[in-house]
Amino acid sequence: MDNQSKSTHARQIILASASPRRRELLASLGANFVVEPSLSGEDVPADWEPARIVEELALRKARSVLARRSGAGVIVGSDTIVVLEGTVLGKPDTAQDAVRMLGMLQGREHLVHTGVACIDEASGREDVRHGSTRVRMKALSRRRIEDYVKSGEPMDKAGAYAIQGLGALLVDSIEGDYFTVVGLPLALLGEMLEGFGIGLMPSNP
Ligand SMILES: Cc1cn([C@H]2C[C@H](O)[C@@H](COP(=O)(O)OP(=O)(O)OP(=O)(O)O)O2)c(=O)[nH]c1=O
Repeated sequence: MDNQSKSTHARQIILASASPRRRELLASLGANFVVEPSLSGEDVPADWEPARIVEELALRKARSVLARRSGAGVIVGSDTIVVLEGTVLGKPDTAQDAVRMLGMLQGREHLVHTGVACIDEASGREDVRHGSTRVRMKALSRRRIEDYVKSGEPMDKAGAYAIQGLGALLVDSIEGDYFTVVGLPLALLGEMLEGFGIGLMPSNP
């Protein structure tokens, strides 16, 4: 879609993210937005529930951009983690780590949680929510996992796979919102933006 020109909402959205996926997803809605990557730490207490982790990290990302700006838009931050039976999997540190993560995930179900935070720059009002989607991965041989990791795709993805890429070949099924897995739950974000007076659906006269 030819996005940015079709946008009808006046207030600007600031996407607090360096993720090309998040940028593409937001662009697919025709939103009028700019990108400002965030600089925030990702350390959280080990006993936090997944939903709390992704909401907190999404909020930190949005707040870190708020601190550098003085505009009148709405800042959007987001964070994604994969959770397998209570174990949180972030992005792999090395190819070996990616092989380890995929070895854990193969043949089983896990949850992908994505937090979304919106902050109104003018008032400082915040809204933070999350989406969770269940993913079942196919049974994979060690060879198949190593071949996938060699593609390089897993390295900047939570849980070491990308459902929107070659990782689609590894997924058996999902239950819930696809965009939550890719890293930005679009319907949830749309609802939240409406709460800040930003409607993304073009309105006809
Ligand atoms: C499970 C899965 C994750 N991912 C990605 C989404 C996120 O970009 C990434 C998780 O890392 P995040 O820390 O959530 O985000 P990021 O560092 O990529 O970007 P930023 O903090 O600047 O917004 O994993 C996919 O692209 N596809 C998938 O199937």
